[in-house]
Amino acid sequence: MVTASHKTHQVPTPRVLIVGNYCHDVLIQNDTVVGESLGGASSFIASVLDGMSIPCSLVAKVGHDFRYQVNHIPILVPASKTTVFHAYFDSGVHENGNQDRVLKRVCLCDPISPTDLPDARFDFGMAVGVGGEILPQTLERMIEICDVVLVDIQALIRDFDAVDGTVKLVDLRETGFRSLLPRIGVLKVSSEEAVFMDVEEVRKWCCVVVTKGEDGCKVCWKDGEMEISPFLANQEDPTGAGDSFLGGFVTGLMQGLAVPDAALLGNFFGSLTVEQIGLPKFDSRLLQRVKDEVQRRKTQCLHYEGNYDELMFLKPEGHEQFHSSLGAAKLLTQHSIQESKDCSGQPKLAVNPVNDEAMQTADGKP
Ligand SMILES: Nc1ncnc2c1ncn2[C@@H]1O[C@H](COP(=O)(O)OP(=O)(O)OP(=O)(O)O)[C@@H](O)[C@H]1O
Ligand SMILES: O[C@H]1[C@H](O)[C@@H](O)[C@H](O)[C@@H](O)[C@H]1O
Repeated sequence: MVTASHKTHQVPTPRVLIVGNYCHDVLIQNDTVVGESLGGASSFIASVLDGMSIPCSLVAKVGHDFRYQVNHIPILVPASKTTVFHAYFDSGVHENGNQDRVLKRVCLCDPISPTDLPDARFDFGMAVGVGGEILPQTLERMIEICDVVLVDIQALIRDFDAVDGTVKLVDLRETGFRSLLPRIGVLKVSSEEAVFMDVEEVRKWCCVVVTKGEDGCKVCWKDGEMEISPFLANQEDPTGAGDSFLGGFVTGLMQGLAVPDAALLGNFFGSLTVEQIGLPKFDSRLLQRVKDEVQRRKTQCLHYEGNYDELMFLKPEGHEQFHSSLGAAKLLTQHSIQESKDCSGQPKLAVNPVNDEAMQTADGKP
C-alpha cells in the first residue's frame, strides 16, 4: 500500500533519457591487453550525470555475459552476447594516421527499437549508440518524447567491416538519419568525424558541436560559431572523452546554463576522462566543487527557466571566470588527491581492470 510518507522519499523524475548499449571495452597495445572496462557512451554519460546528481533514465541492451555492476539496469537479452569493442592503440601500425585508435566491434548485442523506450516525456534525450544499435525509427521516437535531442554522430555513421568488425565511417548523407536532422537539437561530432558530414549545411538545421581533443570544442549554429577553451589534462586514454563531454554538456543545459557555459562543462568532463583508463571515477570532493561552481554560475545567469526548446547561444558575461573557477577546482582536488596518495603510496591513476568482485549479470545476480 502506498502511504503519504512515501512521497517524501520519491526518487526525482528523470529528465534526461540516455539511449545506447553498454559494451565491454578491451584496450590493446602492442598485442597486450592493457585494460578492460565497462564501455558504451551511455555508461560514460550516466557516470557524469550520476556524479552531478542529475536524474536520468537509461535504455541499453546487454547479453547473458554482461559482467559489470551498474546503477542503471540494462535490458538483458539472454540469447545474445554483450557488444564488445577492441581498441588498438598501436600508433603507426594502421593506415589511419589521424585516428587516436583503431576500433573493432567484435561482438554485437541487439538494436534498441522504439518499443524499448519508456512511455514518458523527457527534457533531454541522448542518442548515443556505439555499435549501430540506434535505428532511424528509434531516433524518431526519441524526438517525439523528448523536448531536445542530442545526438552523437558516432551513433549514425558507423559501419563495421564484415570480416573483422573494424569501425569505418560513412557520410551522414548516405544514412537513413539525414531527414531527421532538422528535428534534433544538437549534433556532436569529433574533428575526425566532421569530414563525414557537411557542417555548413547541418548547422542551419541544428547546433553542431565539433570536439577537438586537447583544443576544446567549437559550437556552430545557424547564425554563428564560437570556440570553447579546453582544460589542461595528462592524457592516459582518450576513450570516452566525447561521451563525458556530452554528459557535462547536458548537465549544463539541465541546470539552465547557456550553450557556451554548458560546452565548457563538457570540455571539463572530457578532460577528466582522458586522465584515466576506461570509465573514469570522479573524485567526490571535485564533484562537490563543480556543483558549487555550477550553482554560482546559475545564479549569475539563468536562461531557460524550465523551457528547454530554445537553446541560448550567446556567451554570457563571466564565461572566462567560470572557466578559471572550474580549472582551479580541478587543480585543487588533484593536489589534495596527490598529497593523500603520496602518504598511502597508491598509484597515480585509477585503472579500471575487470572487476571480478563486481561481476554480476545484468539483472544483478552474481
Ligand atoms: N588531451 C586532452 N586534453 C584536454 N581535454 C581533452 C583532451 N582530449 C579530449 N579532451 C576534451 O574532451 C572533449 C572530447 O574529446 P574528443 O574531441 O577527443 O572527442 P571524441 O573523439 O568524440 O572522443 P572519444 O571518441 O575518444 O570518446 C574535447 O572537446 C575536450 O574538451
Ligand atoms: O566505450 C567506448 C566509448 O563509448 C567510445 O566513445 C566509443 O567510440 C567506443 O566504441 C566504445 O567502445
